[in-house]
Amino acid sequence: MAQRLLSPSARLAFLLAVSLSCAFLCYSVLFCRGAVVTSRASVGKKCRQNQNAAGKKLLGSVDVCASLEIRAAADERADAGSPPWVRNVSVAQKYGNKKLPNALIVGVKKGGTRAVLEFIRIHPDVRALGTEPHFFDRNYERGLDWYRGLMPRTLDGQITLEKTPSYFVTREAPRRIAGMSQETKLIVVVRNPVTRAISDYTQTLSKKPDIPTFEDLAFKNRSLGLVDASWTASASGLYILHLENWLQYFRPSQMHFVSGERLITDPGEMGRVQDFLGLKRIISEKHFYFNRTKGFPCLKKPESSSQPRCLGKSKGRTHVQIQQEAIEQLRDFYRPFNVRFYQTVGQDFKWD
Ligand SMILES: Nc1ncnc2c1ncn2[C@@H]1O[C@H](COP(=O)(O)OS(=O)(=O)O)[C@@H](OP(=O)(O)O)[C@H]1O
Repeated sequence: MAQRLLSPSARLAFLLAVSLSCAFLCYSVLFCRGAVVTSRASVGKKCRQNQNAAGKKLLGSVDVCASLEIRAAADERADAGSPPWVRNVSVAQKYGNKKLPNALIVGVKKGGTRAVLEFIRIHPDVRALGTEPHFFDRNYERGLDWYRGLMPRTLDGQITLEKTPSYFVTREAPRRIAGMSQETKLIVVVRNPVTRAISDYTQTLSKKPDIPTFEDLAFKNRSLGLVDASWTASASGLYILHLENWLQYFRPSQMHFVSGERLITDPGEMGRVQDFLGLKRIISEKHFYFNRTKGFPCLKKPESSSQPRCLGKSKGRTHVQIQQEAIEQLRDFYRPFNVRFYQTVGQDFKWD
């Protein structure tokens, strides 16, 4: 009919117009999709760079990075036909409320805090902020509404969690946290203070290669074995002194101590963390495998992902070699503080 009505040249023009429209449509679909993928990937890259550069402490990026991370996780899960509890998480991302944290991993730096956070957040009733907000030490002036705004959304029955390891040694942190809620649950991952100090130093050295040697920083007088307790890396390991500050504001039953050493050899340590948080024990040995190359437990490949999950390269660095004599001197220095710490928390961490 159209053939009969149109002249040959009009038919040609009609066909040309149809082909051009199709080509334009295909191009738009492909180009727009590409742009979304590219921009999300580049923001993700920026977040990772910022986190590496500033030790996860670049606060301007917290909102973007945290939400990006949550969104990426949600997308990944949605793509994979997730189990029901994971679908609840996605629902929470859209419909839940942002709440102030019920629980905090407050320390200690280099204790194994990232591992505890990454392990506990696979629990369906836990929603955790992936970055360190440093609210109770560096950003307190921004106010609780700002802090709440950083949190992931939760549904009823889910708990909100964040970790900032420097809280444990921050004088004002316990008072400020108690001011938010006296019912806040506090998790402290502790590790042999000597190994912790070496780990801390190794991390600093990786960023500032020109700093003095560990021995120069750790001792006021090496031959007398006089430790410089004013050096942050030494002072952070005096756990009992920091704990006494926390116990002025919180009951001992509100604090749970995770052994950083046991966490590596026995991820069953996570069972006690779940009990403390009042969660059903869902995370168990079954969720982990021991990665011999890394020397650490890693999360098994989740059904929704193509990769098993080990922590990044900044966890499990090879430590700088420290003279054995210096190590012994440091052990002697910490021993009486460790003993008082064991007595106060009612647990022997066996660091001697
Ligand atoms: N599963 C697993 N994978 C990797 N690393 C693990 C794990 N469990 C505990 N650890 C130990 O965690 C140490 C880093 O502690 P943190 O995460 O608290 O460090 S930080 O304060 O957040 O920088 C890190 O310290 P270093 O070995 O000194 O790098 C690890 O020994």
